[in-house]
Amino acid sequence: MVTANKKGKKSGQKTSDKRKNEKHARRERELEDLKELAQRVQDFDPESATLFDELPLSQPTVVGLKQSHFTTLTSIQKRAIPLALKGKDVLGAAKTGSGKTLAFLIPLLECLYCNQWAQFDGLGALVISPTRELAIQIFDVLRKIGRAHSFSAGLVIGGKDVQVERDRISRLNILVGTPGRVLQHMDQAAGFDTGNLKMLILDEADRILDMGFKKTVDAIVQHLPKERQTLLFSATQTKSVADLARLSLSSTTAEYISAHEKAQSSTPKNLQQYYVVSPLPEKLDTLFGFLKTHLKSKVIVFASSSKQVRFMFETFKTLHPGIPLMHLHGRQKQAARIDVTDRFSESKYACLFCTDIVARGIDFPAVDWVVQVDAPEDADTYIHRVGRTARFESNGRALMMLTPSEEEGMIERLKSKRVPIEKITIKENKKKSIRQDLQNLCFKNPDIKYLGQKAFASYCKSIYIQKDKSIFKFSELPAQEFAESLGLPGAPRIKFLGNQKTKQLKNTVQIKDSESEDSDHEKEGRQVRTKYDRMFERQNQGVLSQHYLNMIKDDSASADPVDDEDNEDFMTVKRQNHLLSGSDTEDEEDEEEIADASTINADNAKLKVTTTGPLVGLDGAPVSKRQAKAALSKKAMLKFKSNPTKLIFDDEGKPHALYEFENEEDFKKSGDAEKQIKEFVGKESERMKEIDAVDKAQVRERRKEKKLKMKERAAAAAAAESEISEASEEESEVEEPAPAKRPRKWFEDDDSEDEVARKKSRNAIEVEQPQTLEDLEALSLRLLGNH
Ligand SMILES: Nc1ncnc2c1ncn2[C@@H]1O[C@H](COP(=O)(O)OP(=O)(O)OP(=O)(O)O)[C@@H](O)[C@H]1O
Repeated sequence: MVTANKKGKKSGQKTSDKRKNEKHARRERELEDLKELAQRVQDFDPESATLFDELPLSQPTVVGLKQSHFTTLTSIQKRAIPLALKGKDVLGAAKTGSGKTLAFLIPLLECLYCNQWAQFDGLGALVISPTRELAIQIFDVLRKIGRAHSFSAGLVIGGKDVQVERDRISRLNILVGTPGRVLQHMDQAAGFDTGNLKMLILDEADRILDMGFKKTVDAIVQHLPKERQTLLFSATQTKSVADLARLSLSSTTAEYISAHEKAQSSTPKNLQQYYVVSPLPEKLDTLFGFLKTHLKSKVIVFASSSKQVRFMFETFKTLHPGIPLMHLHGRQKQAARIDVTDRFSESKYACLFCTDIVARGIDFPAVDWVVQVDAPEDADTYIHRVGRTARFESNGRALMMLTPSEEEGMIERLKSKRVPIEKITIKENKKKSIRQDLQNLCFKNPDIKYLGQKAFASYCKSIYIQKDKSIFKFSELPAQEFAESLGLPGAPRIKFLGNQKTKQLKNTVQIKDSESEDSDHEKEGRQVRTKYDRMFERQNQGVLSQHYLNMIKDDSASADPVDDEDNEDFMTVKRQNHLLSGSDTEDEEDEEEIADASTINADNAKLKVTTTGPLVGLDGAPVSKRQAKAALSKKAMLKFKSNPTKLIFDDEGKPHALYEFENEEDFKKSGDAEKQIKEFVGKESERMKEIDAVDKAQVRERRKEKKLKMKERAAAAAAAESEISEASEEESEVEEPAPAKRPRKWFEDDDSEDEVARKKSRNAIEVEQPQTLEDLEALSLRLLGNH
C-alpha cells in the first residue's frame, strides 16, 4: 500500500514536472517569437507591403484577418499600420469608406500582444467614437479580427445598463465606447485601472476633439498616463496643434498621414455627386418625387433635426411612396436604434430618414443614394454624409438640395475642399406636389400637425444657430410658405436658446441628438445676465403687467431696424418680437430641452434692437427678481391698482361719480340747511307718490290683461275637450265598461264630474271667484279632491 502510494507520488511529480517544462518551453518559444516579431517590425519597410500577409503581424491577428477574408491592404492601411506598429503616434486622414477601422484596430491588437497583456494588467487600449452606432460597429470589427487573441474587450455606450457595465469593466483589456459613458466609468467604477493604458484611439477625431466633446475628452485624458501611443483617424482630419497638445501629442513627433492628399477629390472616386436648387417650400415635393422614381434603391435621407426626421417619416408613411421607410435619430431608445440599423443594413431597397448620428463612420452595405434634404452645416459634414455610399470601391450617388440663398456659399465651400459636384434640375413632371395631402393629414390628425410644428421650429432653429452665416440666412427664410408646405395653417412661433456662442450651441444640439447622456459633461458656465435679461428669459411672460408691456412697446418704437446677422446680442433681438400672450403649449418640449428660452415670431424675420437699459418698476426703481415674480400673481397686481370707482353716465354719455358733492358756499347760498332738508324731503316724497301711482296703475292694467287671457284660454280648452270626450265615450261603449261613478259632492251639478275628469287630465283647475265662506270651503275640498 505504502509502495503504491510512493509510486503514485513519483508519477504525479513526473507529470507535473513535465507540464512545467512544457510550459517553460512554450514561454521560451513565445518570447523568441515576440523578439523575432519586434525585429521584423523594426526592419519592416513601410512602403513594401500590399498584402496583410506581408505585414509583421502576430499569428492570432493573421488568423483573424484571414477568417474575416481581408487580404489586400487599402491605401490608408498600407501607410498607417507600419508606422503605428513601430509605436508612432499617428494622425490618419483618408476618404470615407477607405478602411480606416482596420488601420487602427490591427495596431491595437499588436500593441497589446507585444506587451504580453493579460487579464490582470487592466485596461490596455481605449477606442473612443462620437456615436453609439459607430462604437458598436468598431466593436464588431474588433471581435472579428481579434477572435484568435485572448484579450477581454468591452463596449460601453449610453442607453445600456451602467451597473452591468461597471461590474465587468475592471476585467477589460480593451474598451470601445462613447466619450460620456467612458468618462462616467472612469469617474465611478471602483477597480477600473487605466494607469497602465498603452494605446488611445479616437475615431472621427476631428468630431471628438471639437467643442461638443471638448470637456469630456479632456477629462478622460486626465485619467490616462502620458506615456502612451495615440492614434487619431478621420476622413476630415484635425491638424490643430492645440488639439494635439490637449492629447499630449506633439506635432513634431506625430506622423500625419493623408492617404488621399494628392487625389483630385476628397470624396470617393466612384461617387457621383449632384445638387439641385429648390426653394424651401418645395423640398418635400422634390423628395417625394425622388423616392417615387427610385423605388428599387437603398436611400439614406439626411435632415437637420430629429423632429424633421420624424415628420418626414410619419407623413411619408401615410402617403405610401412605395418603398419601405425607416427612421433613425438620437431621440429613439437604444434598442430601437439598433433594430433600425440592423434592418436597414439587411434591406435591399429601403429609405432611411436620419439625422447626422449616422453621418460619420457607419458602414451600411450597398447604399445607392445619399440625399441631403437639408444642407449640411459645413463641407466636412457633407463629405461624411455622402461617404455613406460608394464605400470601399463600390459605386454610389449623392443628391443635395440647396435653397437659392444657400447655393453660392455652399458650392464655394465644397469646391475649396475638392468636392466635385454637379448641378442638375428636376424635371417638372417628376415632381409630385404633396402639399394638399400634408394639409389634409394635419387637419385630420393633430399629432401630425404637432409634428409639423415641431419640424418647422427645429428647422428655423437649425438655420439660426448655423455658424456659417454667409450660407445660412435666417432672415431670408420664407416662414409662411414653408409652414404651408408642411401642411400647417400658419407659421408657428418658435423659441431659441438664449446663449450667444453659436458654434457651441450647434454642437450642444448635436450632442443631444447623438448621445444625450454625453452632453452632461458639456454644460458650459452661464454668462452673467442682467435682471432685465433674466426677466425676459422667463417663460409664461403673458402675465407681465400692462406697465411692462407698455415699456416694451415704447422701447421697440424707438428702436432701429438691424439685420439679425449683424446682431451679436441674441436676447436683445428677441425682445423686440416677444409675443407676450403666454407660452405656446406646442413648444413645451423645447422648453424642457432649452433652459433659457425666449419667444420670437418667425414671420418677422427682419428684427430690431430694443433698448438695453434696465427694467424699472412703477416707482421708477429697478425691478428685482422678486418684484417681477410678484407681477405674475393677480393678487399681487391688485396693490398696483387704485380702489374701483363706480361711475354713472348721463344722457350725453358723460361719466359722473355716483355721489357728486356741491361745494359748501354754493350750498349756503340756497338758504337755511334745515329748510333745504325739509324741501328736499317734501319734493322727494311727492316724487315717490307720483311714481307709486303710476306703478299701481300699471299693475292693475297687467292683472286685467292676465284675467282676460285666462278666460279666453279656458273657453278654447272647454270646446276642444268636449269633442274629445264625445269621441272617447263612443269608444268606451264598444271596448270596456264605464268605470263606476263616485258619489256626487253637494256642490257638484250633473256634468261637473266629467268636467273634473277633463280638468284632471289637463292638470289644471279653473274656478270662479269665491263669494262666500261656503264657496271658499267648497273650493278647498275641490282642490283636495283633485290632488
Ligand atoms: N483591406 C480591406 N479589404 C477589403 N475590404 C476592406 C478592407 N478594409 C476595409 N474594408 C471594408 O471597407 C468598408 C469601409 O471600411 P471602414 O468602415 O473602415 O471605412 P472608413 O474609412 O472608416 O470609413 P468612414 O470614414 O466612413 O468611417 C468596410 O465594409 C470594410 O469591411
